Amino acid sequence: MNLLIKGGIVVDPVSGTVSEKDILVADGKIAGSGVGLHHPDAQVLDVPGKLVTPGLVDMHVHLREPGLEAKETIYTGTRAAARGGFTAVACMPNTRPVADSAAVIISIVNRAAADGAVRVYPVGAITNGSLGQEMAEMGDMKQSGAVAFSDDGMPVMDSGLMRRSMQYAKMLNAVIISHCEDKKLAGGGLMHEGDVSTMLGLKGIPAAAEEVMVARDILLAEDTGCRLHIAHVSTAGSVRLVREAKSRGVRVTAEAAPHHFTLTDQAVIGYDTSTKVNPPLRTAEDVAEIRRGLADGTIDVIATDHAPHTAEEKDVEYELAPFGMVGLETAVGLVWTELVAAGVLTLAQAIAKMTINPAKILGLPLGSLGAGAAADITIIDPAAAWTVDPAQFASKGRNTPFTGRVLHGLPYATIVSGRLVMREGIVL
Ligand SMILES: NC(=O)N[C@@H](CC(=O)O)C(=O)O
Repeated sequence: MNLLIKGGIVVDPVSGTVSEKDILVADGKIAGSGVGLHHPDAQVLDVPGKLVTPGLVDMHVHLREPGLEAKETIYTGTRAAARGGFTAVACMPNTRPVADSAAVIISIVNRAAADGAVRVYPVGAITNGSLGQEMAEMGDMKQSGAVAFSDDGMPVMDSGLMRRSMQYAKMLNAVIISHCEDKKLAGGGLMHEGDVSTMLGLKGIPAAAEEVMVARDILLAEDTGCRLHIAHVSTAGSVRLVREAKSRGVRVTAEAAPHHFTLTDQAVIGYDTSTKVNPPLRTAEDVAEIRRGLADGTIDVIATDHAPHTAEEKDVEYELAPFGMVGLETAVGLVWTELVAAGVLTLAQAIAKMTINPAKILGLPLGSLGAGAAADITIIDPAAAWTVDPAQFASKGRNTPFTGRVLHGLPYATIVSGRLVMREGIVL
């Protein structure tokens, strides 16, 4: 099957160029691009005015399968990804059982092959059960398809164990993704520690709970030579630590989630439990520094930390609700509205942080529209204005604080390996 994508504005994050041209897809690969392409028997997709980008890659997603299928499944989570314009997702290991063995990694890979609408790349746990006690079989997991290692949500508090894990990961040329949180400093807090937490009477999580661990892990990455990726950076101090480490040549990269460059702790006023997220929503100064970090390249990646929970779990007092919000189906709208239209990032910069940059960090051959590359393509309507309505989500999770918000920029089509998997919001 051949596909001719005609008249779109092609964004090439590798060269940083944006230009109007056609793209021809044949046998699941990019066959070529240029102006005024023709092909006798290709299906034509006419997309004047729309953005044509490499398939978006979300390197931080919770698909919840195996074991937590009431929240999300690989079937529903990958359909949410397709609706959000993502052609590939990396899924975090905090499932039941935890993805800490080759057996679980293989079961996720197999389930994704059977049920997945988009590509799924499992992240393996650093420690058995993510309990921070002993190192998991990272080598076995890597051979079985794990693309990175993380104890996301359950940070490795034992610095000696983290150092040995980094030494081992370095031997495997694997990246460690660190959820930076000192659990003792976080102290069971529910939201950012500051004026708003004081006013609301909710226990706070200080910025230092994150920054102490960012600093520790940077020092350990420097010590071991391991590649380190800092997940969901939420504070100005973390951005500064990563910036300084990069300037010294430490092999560190970082990501930010849309909610952390969009919302502040003010969103918690009203006690909407969908604003309860880990790390928490911080202050306007933090948001400003994250935007600066995105603009100057300190933050390489935009990733959603899509964390679906059931309505029953979230429909409780703020204190009792689990941390997490969904993100796959609002990410493109938030990036376009808050970063590109707002002039924080150029279009090519924003797309690089959602394509080639995460692909490089995970070592995946994705993120480019070059001839011969897999035809993973995202088409975005930048002119569309739309209102966030969780009832429309393909995700089982409806826990978003963005309900009712008007966004600009809507994924129009998602193409995986040359196959249309989503068009105009409908997963095919
Ligand atoms: N990010 C979140 O708020 N929640 C994550 C776990 C975590 O990282 O704490 C989840 O799995 O629900």
